[in-house]
Amino acid sequence: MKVAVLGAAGGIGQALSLLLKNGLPAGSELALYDVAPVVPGVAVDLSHIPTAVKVAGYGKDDLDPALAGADIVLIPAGMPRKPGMDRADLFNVNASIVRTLAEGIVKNCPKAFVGVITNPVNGTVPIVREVFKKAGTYDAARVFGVTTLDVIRAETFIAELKGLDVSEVKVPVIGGHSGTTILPLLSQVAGVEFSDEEVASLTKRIQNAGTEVVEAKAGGGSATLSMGAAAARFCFSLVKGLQGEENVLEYAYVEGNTGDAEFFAQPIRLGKNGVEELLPYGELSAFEQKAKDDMLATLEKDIKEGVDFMA
Ligand SMILES: NC(=O)c1ccc[n+]([C@@H]2O[C@H](COP(=O)([O-])OP(=O)(O)OC[C@H]3O[C@@H](n4cnc5c(N)ncnc54)[C@H](O)[C@@H]3O)[C@@H](O)[C@H]2O)c1
Ligand SMILES: O=C(O)C[C@H](O)C(=O)O
Repeated sequence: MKVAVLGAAGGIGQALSLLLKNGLPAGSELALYDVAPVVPGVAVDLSHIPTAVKVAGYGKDDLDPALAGADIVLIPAGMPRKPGMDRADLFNVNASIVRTLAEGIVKNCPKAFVGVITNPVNGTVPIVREVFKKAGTYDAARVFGVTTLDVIRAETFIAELKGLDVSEVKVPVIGGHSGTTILPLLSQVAGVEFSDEEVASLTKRIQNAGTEVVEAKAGGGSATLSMGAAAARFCFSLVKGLQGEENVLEYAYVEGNTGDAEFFAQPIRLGKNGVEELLPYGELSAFEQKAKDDMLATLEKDIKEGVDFMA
């Protein structure tokens, strides 16, 4: 199993690479690519951890060898937000980074599973699709926008509020990955009752959690550690699916079948081919139905921005 992390010297890249070094199956290879000159050092640093995962660092001009033969590619490369910015403000800088990296994937490992972390996820995932389509190698079952951070935040906040064991809390989060496009389905959390006020305030907190971190870091970036944990969780699920484990369920932003928007975060069953099955997100409460209807225009606009960038 070879996993490539593109943007591996960044805040997310380093946290994620550490977790992968410690958690990938024995015999795996971890390829760390970044344009920052520190990346070989990150790889040397990680290589001193005694696990059976081989780490190699690749600098700016070595995207091809970093990607050659990769089974999974995770992309946290690009600029993070500062206070006062929306994720959409990152599009101009990050769109071309994602395009270049996706072109490298198409050239070197077109069958890899691609997990896109770079914001704005609502628009960068369509860019990856368009790059694959241009090359004639697009497979919707292999391209994912990583929205796991929204899921783990929802689990954490609900467990805190209700005094629950967080490992027992499962929360569906659908839609996209910015502001109101993030839609937690609190009506589907098993065994928990919420008042209307709790639904309104928890939904808002989950939607604004990224901004909560951006403001707390006061200009020093956005979520990196929790995102590293989220991306590692998603990657380990991809690995389990690849290894033939059954019933591996996750939520991710995919070109799916909900009929809501071209790309939409929904439940998926992972397997050897990536998305083995697109699952329905089930019944929505009146609050959730309205929130979904209200956000679709924003999500569609975000998706169109990515598609138009490649036109
Ligand atoms: N999907 C999510 O839930 C989620 C969560 C948090 C952050 N993000 C996004 O992830 C991205 C990275 O965040 P961060 O905090 O790690 O930023 P960071 O600035 O710490 O790291 C980004 C890294 O990308 C590298 N990079 C830039 N251009 C590159 C290129 N062409 N090829 C390879 N590497 C390149 C930089 O050198 C840097 O090391 C941001 O866009 C951020 O908004 C997404
Ligand atoms: O909020 C951000 O800009 C980063 C990320 O998308 C997050 O949700 O933390």
